[in-house]
Amino acid sequence: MAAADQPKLIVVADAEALAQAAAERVMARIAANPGRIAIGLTGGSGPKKLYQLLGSDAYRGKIPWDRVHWFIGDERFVPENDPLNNMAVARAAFLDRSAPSGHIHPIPTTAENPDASAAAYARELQAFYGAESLDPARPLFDLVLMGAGPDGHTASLFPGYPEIEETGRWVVGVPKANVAPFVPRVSLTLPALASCREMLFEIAGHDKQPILTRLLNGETLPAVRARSNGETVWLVDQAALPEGIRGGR
Ligand SMILES: O=C1O[C@H](COP(=O)(O)O)[C@@H](O)[C@H](O)[C@H]1O
Repeated sequence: MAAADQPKLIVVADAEALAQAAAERVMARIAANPGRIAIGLTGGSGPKKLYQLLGSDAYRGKIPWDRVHWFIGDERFVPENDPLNNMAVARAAFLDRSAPSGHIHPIPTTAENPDASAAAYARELQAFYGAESLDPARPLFDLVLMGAGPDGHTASLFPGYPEIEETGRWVVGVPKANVAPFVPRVSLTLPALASCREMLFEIAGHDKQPILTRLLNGETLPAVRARSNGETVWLVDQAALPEGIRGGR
C-alpha cells in the first residue's frame, strides 16, 4: 500500500447529503471486498445520521451482515449501556437490530482502568487480524470512520497529549479528556487507525466551521495527523466550510 496521501476533500450540500454520501462509501468498501470486512466506527455527533441510515430499510437489506465486523476507534470509559458510550450509540442506531453479536466488537469498559481496557482491546484486534504487528500490505480495517472535535482531536487523541505520539501500541488508555465529556477514554493510536483502506472523516454543521478552518490551514492537530495508509477522505458540508470558500468547491 502507498504512503499516506493528502486527504481528498469532498463537499456536499448539508448533513443529510453527507450521511447519504458516507453510507454510499460504506457500501462501496463492502462491495470491494468479497471476504471478511472490518469497519472501525466512531463516536460523537458526526456519524449519528449515517448510523440511522445504515439501520434504515434502504440499507439494512443490502449489507452482508455475516461478513462485516464492527469495531470502534475510541471509547469513553463508562459502562457499555451509558448514553455516553460510543458503541452504545451505534448499537442502538443500527447494530443490535442486524449484526450478529459476535461481529460487534466494543472496547470493554469493565476492565479495572483504561489501560487494562486498551490492552484487552489490542489483544482482540490482534486476534482478529492474526498478527501482533501490522503489515502495511494487509490493512487491519477496510474502512475507519472519524470525526474532528472542537480542539482538533480525533478518536480520543487530543492535541498535545502523549497518546498522539504513540507508535508501538495499537490501543492506549487516555486518563483525561481535553473536551467534554471529561471522562477517561480508550483510543486506537495513529498507526492502528492508519492501517485501513480508507479513513473517512465526517465534518458537518456551522459549529465545525472554526475547527475545519484550522484543519484546512494545515495546523498539526490530531485530525490532520490522522491519515490512512490508503485513502483519506474529508467529507464536509457547506455549513462547516470557512466563509471564503463556501459554495466554491
Ligand atoms: O469525544 C469524541 O469526539 C470526537 C469528535 O466528536 P464530535 O461530536 O465533536 O464531532 C469523536 O470522533 C470521538 O469518537 C468521540 O469519542
